[in-house]
Amino acid sequence: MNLLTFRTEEDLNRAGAGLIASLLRINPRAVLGLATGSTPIGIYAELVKLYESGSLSFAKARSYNLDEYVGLSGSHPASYRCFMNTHLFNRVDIDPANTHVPNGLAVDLEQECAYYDAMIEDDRIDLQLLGLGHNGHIGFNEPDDELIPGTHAATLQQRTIEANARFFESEDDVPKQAITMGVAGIMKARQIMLVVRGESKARIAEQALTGPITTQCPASLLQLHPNLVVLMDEAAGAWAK
Ligand SMILES: N[C@@H]1[C@@H](O)[C@H](O)[C@@H](COP(=O)(O)O)O[C@@H]1O
Repeated sequence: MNLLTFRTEEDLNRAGAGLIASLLRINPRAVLGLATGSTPIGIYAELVKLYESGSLSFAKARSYNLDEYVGLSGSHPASYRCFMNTHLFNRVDIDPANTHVPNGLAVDLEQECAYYDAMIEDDRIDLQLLGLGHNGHIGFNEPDDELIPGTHAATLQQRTIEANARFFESEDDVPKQAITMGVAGIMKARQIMLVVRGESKARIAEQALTGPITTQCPASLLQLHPNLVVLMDEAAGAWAK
């Protein structure tokens, strides 16, 4: 595991975008695993800058997002499809047909999950970007006695609903379920970049990365990944010094 702590948000964003950009320059057809939430926004903004400067192209890249709320269409402002279009896809030259986000409106959720798993099985993810939930979740894999390996419809914990209410008009509007890649899908990525920001995540980051490996902290499984890089700001990574 490679633990990196950055003095400024700008340095962290540049490093995160730099890693993705280097991969795309070496392999323009790279498969990116992407994440939502407030954590990756600055990295996406840096990627857009690199694209606008002419030094980076996504024209041949493919992407798979970790998760999507059940019941939200891609045009709902709080959907993860809309988030990705707004922060990255509509601002770079990626082919929309090569961007994948689970379909939150799928009538048959099981079939949608199997379809998503078949795609990421065929199209192995080169670099998976991850944020960290306050309870140690990754994607929407919530702490539990058991974790589900494949893509599945997950029930969100109250703490996650509360944390994500800021993206909705009220807490009641937050969907109670989401389709998420499972922990096996995430662990299959060739490289994982976990990004953690802010003092409020310091304890869970330390627990996940130095504590016991347990399903009660899904991010702790990342300790088993052979190619994990963790980017933290000083507030989140004070313990790592
Ligand atoms: N499903 C997402 C996760 O993929 C994300 O990593 C997490 C942290 O969000 P934030 O980056 O806003 O703290 O929240 C959500 O629940």
